[in-house]
Amino acid sequence: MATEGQYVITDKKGEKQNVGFIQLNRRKALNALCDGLMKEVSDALDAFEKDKDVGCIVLTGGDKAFAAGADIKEMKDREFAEVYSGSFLSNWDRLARCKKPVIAAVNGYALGGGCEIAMMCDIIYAGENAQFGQPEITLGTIPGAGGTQRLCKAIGKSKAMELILTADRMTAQEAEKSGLVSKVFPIDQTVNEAIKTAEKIAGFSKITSAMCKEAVNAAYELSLQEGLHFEKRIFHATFATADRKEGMTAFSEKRKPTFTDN
Ligand SMILES: CC(C)(O)CC(=O)SCCNC(=O)CCNC(=O)[C@H](O)C(C)(C)COP(=O)(O)OP(=O)(O)OC[C@H]1O[C@@H](n2cnc3c(N)ncnc32)[C@H](O)[C@@H]1OP(=O)(O)O
Repeated sequence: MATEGQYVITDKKGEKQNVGFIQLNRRKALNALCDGLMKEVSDALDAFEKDKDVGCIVLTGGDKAFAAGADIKEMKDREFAEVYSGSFLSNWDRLARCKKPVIAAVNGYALGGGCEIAMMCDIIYAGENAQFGQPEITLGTIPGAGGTQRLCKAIGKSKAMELILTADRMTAQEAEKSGLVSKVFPIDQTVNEAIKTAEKIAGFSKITSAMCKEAVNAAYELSLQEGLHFEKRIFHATFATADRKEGMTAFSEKRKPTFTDN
């Protein structure tokens, strides 16, 4: 059953209720990411990470906006000493630290912090009206929740630099072409398609999907040699799991595997 917070709706979806669903629900402000909203997202992630049924999480917004960025009105009077000593925005990293796979289903604006939280997710599905951008330069600031780093890694330096220095936006189609987004859908199908994919992922072993995620994410941090070494270690570690044994045994016995997440 859906639970409605002040800024976020959470639910469990899919036939087996194994998809954690988080919808940003601050429509009038185009889902501007105020402190309260980000705290609710963080709490929802904590709950879904603890929930043994949940194998994948979908994060979405509304049809007009996934999120139009950090809440500018809340941010405008903050001073250096406050943001520095309070590590302003550091709690946003909760999304990037989630061990379970997260799919962003993006319709409409994904600007500034909206684009940055989409990039913290593992897969981005976009609706045909999606627009991605980092317009912080128009406000006299820079992307501060990973935009300068993750956008570069996702689409390369030249395109990232162009978006960040001009505040231009990228369409869903351009975002797909450049690899930021994995698929584009008609607006009314984006969320359902994300849930379908999330159900598929949640049907596999949760321990194996966490290992896949950790190994792929290492590609962002490590040199090729270090990454290959890390991957091999994780691959070897799958031999310590019951689900690896079950997966290979089921294949040999020509039956479907029953994973126990062990
Ligand atoms: C995280 C960091 C460090 O990287 C920093 C950031 O994220 S900074 C924020 C970056 N985002 C932006 O600069 C986008 C700001 N918004 C817009 O440019 C426009 O709202 C729009 C192009 C997304 C949509 O335009 P339009 O359809 O004309 O709608 P509006 O009337 O402008 O907006 C409706 C309503 O939402 C409020 N709103 C929109 N975005 C924000 C925001 N980021 N923070 C706070 N409030 C926002 C807007 O003020 C309107 O509300 P009212 O003023 O009418 O009550």
